[in-house]
Amino acid sequence: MIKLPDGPKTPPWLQLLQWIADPLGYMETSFQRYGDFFTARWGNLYPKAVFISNPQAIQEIFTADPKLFDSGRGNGLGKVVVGEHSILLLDGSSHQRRRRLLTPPFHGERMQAYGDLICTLAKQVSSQWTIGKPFSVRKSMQEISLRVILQAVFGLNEGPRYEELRQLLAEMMDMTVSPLRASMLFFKFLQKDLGAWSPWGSFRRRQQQIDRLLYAEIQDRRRQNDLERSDILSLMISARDEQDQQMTDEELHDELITLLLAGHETTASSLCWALYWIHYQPQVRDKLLQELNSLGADPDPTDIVRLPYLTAVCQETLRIYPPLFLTWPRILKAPLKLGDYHFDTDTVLLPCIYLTHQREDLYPEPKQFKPERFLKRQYSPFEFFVFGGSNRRCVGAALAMFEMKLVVATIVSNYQLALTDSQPVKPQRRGFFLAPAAGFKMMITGRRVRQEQPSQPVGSSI
Ligand code: HEM
Repeated sequence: MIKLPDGPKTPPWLQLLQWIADPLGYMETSFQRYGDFFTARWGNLYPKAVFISNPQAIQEIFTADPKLFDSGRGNGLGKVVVGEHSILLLDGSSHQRRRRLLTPPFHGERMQAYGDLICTLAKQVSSQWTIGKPFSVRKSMQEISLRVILQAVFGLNEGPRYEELRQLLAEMMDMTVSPLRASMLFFKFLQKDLGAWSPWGSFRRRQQQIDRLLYAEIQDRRRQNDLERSDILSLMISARDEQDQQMTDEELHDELITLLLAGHETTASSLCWALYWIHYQPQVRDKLLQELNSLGADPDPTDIVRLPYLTAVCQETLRIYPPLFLTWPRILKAPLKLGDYHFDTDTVLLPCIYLTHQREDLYPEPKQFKPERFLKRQYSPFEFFVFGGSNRRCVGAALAMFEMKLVVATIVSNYQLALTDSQPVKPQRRGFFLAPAAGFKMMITGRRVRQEQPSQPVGSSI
């Protein structure tokens, strides 16, 4: 029986540098040479980690008993950003308990309640655009997604603390854009505070300022003890475990920063890409407008999110450049056989979202943006898994899809937009995430007046 798949032969430190500087190139070259399974060697980070882009194997991983894997200990790299008490770093029963606490506020009726707020925030931010004046798409989308997460989920109202937090979070993420700066997240020896002007020094200072604001908010909320509030922070403050213990300030802080970062960075990138593709391919924009107009003036958010073509545009956006290249690592706690391979305990398995979404056999012409593929075919959760799967599946998946559709619909139906450059926008690493290259700009060329049209189905809902 073959134990580990073959993989790149370059020295581990060079492989890790390639992964940091050119993650898509690293994955694509390895996939072409070694196929659905290959073993990456990244020195101390992961001496051996198996990339998997085979839907059958991914199905086996996602449907296996979750007790077979640890993910938290594989996410150790994130500790410097989100802290050791974050759900990302938990495993076993403490992870299960945290999920039980965090999942309900992101589902069902709670989500519907955010609909109007999301549309209002998208209108507020886009109203700052001036006709004919280029604007940074990243800045605007980041502003929307941060406002959504701060207001809708944390119940933070506008005010000095809210504004400062919004500014600092955006600045902190902007600091991880270039490969060089992203490297400080991967190499401990670069995590040296050499003063306010050094990369790590300025990153840490932002972090400390954010911490100060979050702890102040936690203290205020504890004092207020308002049992009527239903936002996540309030729920976490009032939650008690089996031993009747409340979450400590550190635990609350780590979870807040996790949700703030996980919840806004990914969604902001997805929104940027959606606007890019819709305007890069005018036929997509026209079809989308036709569908949006079929709802008439002032449609209800619950009707907007059900639109099939809009849904397909958002799915295709998330397929082609998923904000996360990989799911969390799955570290085996017992041996496992997958396909022709027999993996020992402690092997790190990496279900690869990007490579699976680029499979020619699932998505013909995978580099082409074609929303129609999602109308013609229903993909399984092992073929399209932008939000991961099983017990680690993204807690905010429903909110992210809901927000994406409403923001895109609000902007596209109110503004005529144009790309300022005809060159394709390239994806690049942004910290641990994949995002459109910085500096991507658009401008409004006019405002739209919503036209009522007779309802005309563009495709079937999936
Ligand atoms: C387009 C937007 C988003 C994408 C593509 C995305 C993707 C992912 C992925 C791939 C994972 C790992 C899943 C796995 O390993 O199986 C994850 C986990 C997670 N996401 Fe998201 N996410 C998005 C938005 C959000 C939002 C809006 C929130 C919350 C406000 C959020 C909170 C989380 C949390 C807390 C986890 C950790 C789950 C765990 O470890 O149990 N994400 N996300």
